[in-house]
Amino acid sequence: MAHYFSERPGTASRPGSVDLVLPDLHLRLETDSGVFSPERVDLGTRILLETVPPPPGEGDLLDLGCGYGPIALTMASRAPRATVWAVDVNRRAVELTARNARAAGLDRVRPVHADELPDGVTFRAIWSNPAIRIGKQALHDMLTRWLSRLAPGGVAYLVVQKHLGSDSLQRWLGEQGWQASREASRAAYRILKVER
Ligand SMILES: C[S@@+](CC[C@H](N)C(=O)[O-])C[C@H]1O[C@@H](n2cnc3c(N)ncnc32)[C@H](O)[C@@H]1O
Repeated sequence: MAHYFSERPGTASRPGSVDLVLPDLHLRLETDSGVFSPERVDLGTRILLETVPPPPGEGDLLDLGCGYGPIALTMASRAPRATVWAVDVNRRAVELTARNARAAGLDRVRPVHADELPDGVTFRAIWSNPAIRIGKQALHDMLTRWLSRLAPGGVAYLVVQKHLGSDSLQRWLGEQGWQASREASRAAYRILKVER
């Protein structure tokens, strides 16, 4: 079965667009079937982008699980000299992020498949609306893989719905040796802040 987290979504292409409207940014983004939330910017994503402090203005930043790119493009617009890596396992999503970054003139966004990011790059910030629906073990494996690439002093912000397990994820992160705190709580969403 094809999911939004399939490498190659089997569903026929059905192009569309959504508006990303934030206090500091207004972008029209191309979307398509077979990627996450193609009809509107996800509420959790919007809450993350309205809540977190600005990222470091330079260095390497990461949007983990970029979809069509709302988080990566916002990071790039708020961090004028940073390189923003946008990774996903879904190749249609990676391609949409590339197109959306080009259209917005944000050429510092680097969309890549999650297995193709160069070794040795570490991140001063990671922002993510992580794919909870891939299952607990896959989620834990994904977070272990990418949080270990936080640079010294780096911070990750994750948005997770309470009913999809934000509290147990926070506990699990603590058990793995991360400092995980609740940065904010809005509607049914929690923003977790993760540091070494
Ligand atoms: C909840 S969606 C968020 C998408 C986008 N950031 C947004 O806010 O609209 C999570 C994304 O993570 C991707 N994903 C799933 N497993 C992944 C993995 N192991 N590594 C990287 N990305 C993954 C999915 O394909 C999906 O695009």
